Amino acid sequence: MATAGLPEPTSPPLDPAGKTVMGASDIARCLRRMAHEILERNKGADDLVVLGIPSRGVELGNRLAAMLEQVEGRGIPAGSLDITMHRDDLRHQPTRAPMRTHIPPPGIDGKVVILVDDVLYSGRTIRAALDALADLGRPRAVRLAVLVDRGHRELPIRADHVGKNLPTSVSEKVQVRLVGHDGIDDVVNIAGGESR
Ligand SMILES: O=P(O)(O)OC[C@H]1O[C@H](OP(=O)(O)OP(=O)(O)O)[C@H](O)[C@@H]1O
Ligand SMILES: O=c1cc[nH]c(=O)[nH]1
Repeated sequence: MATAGLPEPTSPPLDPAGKTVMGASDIARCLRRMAHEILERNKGADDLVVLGIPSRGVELGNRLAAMLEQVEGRGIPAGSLDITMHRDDLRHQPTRAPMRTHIPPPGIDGKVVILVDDVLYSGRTIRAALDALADLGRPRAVRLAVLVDRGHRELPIRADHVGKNLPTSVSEKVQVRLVGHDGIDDVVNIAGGESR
């Protein structure tokens, strides 16, 4: 069931100054561990719904759901949650195109929603995701799984499941690339990316 539609592939430009901090096997290992953590915390897969945040969170969410399925031997609903209209910088960047929200058949009421994203930084994307979710139903619980937590939170938000804690400076940028979007799985830390 882990088959939420992926958005159109978009490949960020390669930055030769980037330092590779995770490779494909690291990413796979982190996702596998996170899947086990989620199952342990949830005492199994009952009521789990995995929702990835576009764009790369959707591919990661689908992979995580596939790993949950492998371990549990049953289908795990997976989908995507677009946050565009809930961003707090819409007034500054009004031209962002909305992406796909796909809530799988059981819906989210009473479920344990696992939000999935590639990078956690200021926390503003996740704040928007919680708003977007509230428009769609009332989960029993919402948990957050991110591949990379690079710190520098601006809001009181933390992840429940983290692939890798990556200390960074504000001037750096962490770029997650995934096969479905970029043709390669890795995480690159780019100096002087000025991400804020
Ligand atoms: O914690 P935050 O400060 O909100 O940063 C994290 C978000 O930034 C990136 O998304 P971006 O908005 O760059 O779009 P993308 O997913 O298309 O890369 C990343 O994919 C996270 O969703
Ligand atoms: O470094 C960053 C900051 C926000 N979002 C990213 O994807 N990377």
